[in-house]
Amino acid sequence: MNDSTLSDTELAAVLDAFSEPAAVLSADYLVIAANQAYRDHYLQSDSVIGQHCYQVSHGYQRPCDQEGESCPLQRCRQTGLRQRDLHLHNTRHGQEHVDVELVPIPVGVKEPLYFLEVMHFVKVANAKPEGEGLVGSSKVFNHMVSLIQRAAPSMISVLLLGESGTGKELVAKALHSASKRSKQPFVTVECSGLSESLFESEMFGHEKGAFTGAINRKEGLVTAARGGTLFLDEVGDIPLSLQVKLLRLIETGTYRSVGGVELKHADFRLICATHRDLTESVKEGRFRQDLYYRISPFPITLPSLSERAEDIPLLVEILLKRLTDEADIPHTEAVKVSADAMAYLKSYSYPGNIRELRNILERALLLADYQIITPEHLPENIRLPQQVSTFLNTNAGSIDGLIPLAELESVYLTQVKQNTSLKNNELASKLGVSERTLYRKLQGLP
Ligand SMILES: Nc1ncnc2c1ncn2[C@@H]1O[C@H](COP(=O)(O)OP(=O)(O)OP(=O)(O)O)[C@@H](O)[C@H]1O
Repeated sequence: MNDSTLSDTELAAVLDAFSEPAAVLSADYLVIAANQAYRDHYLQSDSVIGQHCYQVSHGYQRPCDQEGESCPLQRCRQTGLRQRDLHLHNTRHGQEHVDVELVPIPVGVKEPLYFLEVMHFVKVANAKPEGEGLVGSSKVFNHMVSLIQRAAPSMISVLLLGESGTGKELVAKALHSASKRSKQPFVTVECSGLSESLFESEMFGHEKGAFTGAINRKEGLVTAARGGTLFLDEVGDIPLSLQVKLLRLIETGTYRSVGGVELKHADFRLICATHRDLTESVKEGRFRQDLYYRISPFPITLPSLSERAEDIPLLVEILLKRLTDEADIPHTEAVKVSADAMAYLKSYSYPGNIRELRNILERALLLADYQIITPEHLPENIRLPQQVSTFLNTNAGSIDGLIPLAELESVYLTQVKQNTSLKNNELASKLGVSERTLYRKLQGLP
């Protein structure tokens, strides 16, 4: 080694300048040097040197891209530019979300020989059933977390899109807590159902005597959010007449309280959320296009729970923990879910998403006296899909071939009639038809 070359120990000492795990990798994925944080974080301890990075962080035998993940090192090698990717790593603390940053050495040269790898800890999400915030580990969830990580530190306005109950408010809070404004206020404005006068006085505040009933001066939510984040929930529900007022606030960054003359300067980071398709609302003339462009420079679509069904067991565990903590019931052991109850929970489609799962578990906890949740503690409608699939498999053969609906109905009704002791009026009500309709259908049975 000549004088101008760093020894491995010196290289490790340089890497120790990073507080987060950092390593130097070769183009063929070998760890050449690593700082103490890297050695402490992963399972291999001192033996990380000379191992493949994918082995150390994932336990894989092949590079990440061959395991269905996107590999920042590969892209870094091709482009010669810095790359980032969100991965789920196996660490001493279990599975963790890590924002992996790869920098080619030197920068800007294609096919570089070495790379600096820095692991940024992701605080906004958890892959274990712990903590207060977002929990999940599915691919679609991780993709959403990577977008949160990118947007959070900047001032860009974020538009959260997703069905009701998918966690938009929780994501808005995560964006705020990972931003430079995290120590400042996070203020939510519930936009649906706000009348014109209420919107203005809620948002901008009012002066004493500004209108009948304004006995005192009141500060608005825009003022309350000063220095922090303003979260407009259900922004798609704001009537057109109020959209122009919101647009003016965003465009000029100024506002006046109701009855006031002084022009005030707003200072907030804007996050909006809606369950509506705003592009459709724009086409239909129900949402202003100029406002849409103002609020949507960084859209994040939240996956529905059925798109991330593999997260259900993890979510069940964290929601049960949170619910039992909230209920403050002394219990010696964690509540358990029987295997058959979990099978029902995993196969249901959840139109109300995580909120519906939470409600189902809250009810089940009470019925199970905070002990073991079994199928009888779950609502009937969530047990239906499995009954239907069992029924299809046992009565109608393979579902690969299409079954005429009339035939399906007739087989179903025959079986129901044979197995129920309900009177016709009760059965009709359970099946959601009138007694006359049920009678007619039963007459037609073979
Ligand atoms: N990833 C997650 N991990 C744990 N809990 C979650 C997650 N996402 C959502 N929740 C929980 O699900 C419930 C619904 O979430 P939230 O209120 O944020 O949904 P939303 O999309 O804002 O709903 P709406 O559109 O109806 O206002 C809350 O109890 C929230 O804590």
